[in-house]
Amino acid sequence: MTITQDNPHTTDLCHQPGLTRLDDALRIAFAEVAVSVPVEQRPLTGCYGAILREDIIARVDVPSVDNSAMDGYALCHGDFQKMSATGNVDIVVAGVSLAGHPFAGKIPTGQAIRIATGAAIPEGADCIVIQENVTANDDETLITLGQDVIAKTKPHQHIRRCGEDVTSGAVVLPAGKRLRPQDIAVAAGQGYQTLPVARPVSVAVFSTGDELAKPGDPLPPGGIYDSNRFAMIGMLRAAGCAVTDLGLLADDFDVLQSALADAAKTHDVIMTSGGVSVGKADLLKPVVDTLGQIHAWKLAIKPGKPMMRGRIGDCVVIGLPGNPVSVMVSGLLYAVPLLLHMMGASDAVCMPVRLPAIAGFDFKRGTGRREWLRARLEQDGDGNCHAMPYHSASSGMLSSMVWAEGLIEIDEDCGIIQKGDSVLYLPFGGLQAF
Ligand SMILES: Nc1nc2c(c(=O)[nH]1)N[C@H]1C(S)=C(S)[C@@H](COP(=O)(O)OP(=O)(O)OC[C@H]3O[C@@H](n4cnc5c(N)ncnc54)[C@H](O)[C@@H]3O)O[C@H]1N2
Ligand code: MOO
Repeated sequence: MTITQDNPHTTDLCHQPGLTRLDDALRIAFAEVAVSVPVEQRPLTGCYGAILREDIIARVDVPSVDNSAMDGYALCHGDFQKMSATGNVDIVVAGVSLAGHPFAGKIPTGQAIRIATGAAIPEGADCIVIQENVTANDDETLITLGQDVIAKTKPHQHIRRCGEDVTSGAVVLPAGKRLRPQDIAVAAGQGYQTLPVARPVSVAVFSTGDELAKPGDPLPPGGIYDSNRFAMIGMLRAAGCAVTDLGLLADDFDVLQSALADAAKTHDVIMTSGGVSVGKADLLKPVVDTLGQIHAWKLAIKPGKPMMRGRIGDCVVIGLPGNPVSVMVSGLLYAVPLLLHMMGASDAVCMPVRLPAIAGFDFKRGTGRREWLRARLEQDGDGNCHAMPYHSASSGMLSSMVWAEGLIEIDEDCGIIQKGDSVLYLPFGGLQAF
């Protein structure tokens, strides 16, 4: 497969010095931008997707007592092993232990207790025989164990030990985690009603460009509908940010200056698309330079190179490039990790999942930038996963992101990839903003 570039007839001019590698850019950004949003105690059902800000310590053992993993009969292994010498064994059922209603007292020697899943193991019992493996009389006061069942029964079988899941005093959820349903369920299992999580970072979102029209408005000749704002808002919401949609801004210095100055007063972050390259109408940099400071511009990444980070007062400004794939790639791999960092996410949480896959393509172009190809995995007959790139690497082709299910990552220093080589694949599901 041949992957076409934006313009295959031109030489790529991006081996320029002055581009910062992504890893360095993120390291610098994490050092320069503080974990700034405050902690709030939030009820559990409001915590899905939030960043946990303190370690959560187990308050109770889970299970709180030894209990049964199956419905059946609790017995003392040694008792019926002795009795089985003569063949099948009849055992008297001395009582019942149900979840929430334990059997009070000790099992009489040589007898059994009817037991339900989750019920406490009665004193004197050390194994459970499931009800399918015994014959019981009608009122379940007597059971018969066959010799084959007795031979297979082991001490401690089907018993869940006190504290084997969670031990009181242990850290069940570490600070910096992004909370998933199972994390919140574990906190509930420990009796927590609220959790200390980050207040969502507030992000004001603008698209910039004179060519842009709002979906629903008539499209002027040569105009295009604004799609980037919808990609940005979706990624930000999925990453757990509180988003204010501030619409479209014209390529006009005064318009941009006034809108950014206002938004900076009431938001932690401003995110924009477009106007960060070197063209005449690319005014975002001079505007941020006038209102505040520019801290980073131009990354050694493809797509997304002209990405800009700056500050207006206390507000962080992230200027993403206008090309629709660039806005998403630089958003997913630079902006979202930085926003998660601001909310106190651990470094591991901020980073995408990178999986090894087999290259299903040849690639011969070292740009000196880290590059992502829009991709899908295809399985061969032996179950091996081959990463297949989209036929075009153009950053203007948004439909490629609809086709794709992930990204192939090509290292800055990589020159040639041949079919069958190992490559890294970033499934969209392993990015925090999908
Ligand atoms: N001489 C150079 N030209 C360009 C360079 C360069 O290094 N030297 N870099 C190129 C790269 S790479 C990118 S990416 C773009 C980014 O430029 P801008 O951030 O200034 O973006 P715009 O020029 O405003 O727009 C680029 C492209 O994207 C379309 N666009 C913009 N906003 C939206 C939107 N909200 N929804 C949909 N599409 C949008 C816009 O119409 C343009 O086609 O610069 C290269 N140029
Ligand atoms: O290729 Mo540019 O790097 O983002 O479109």
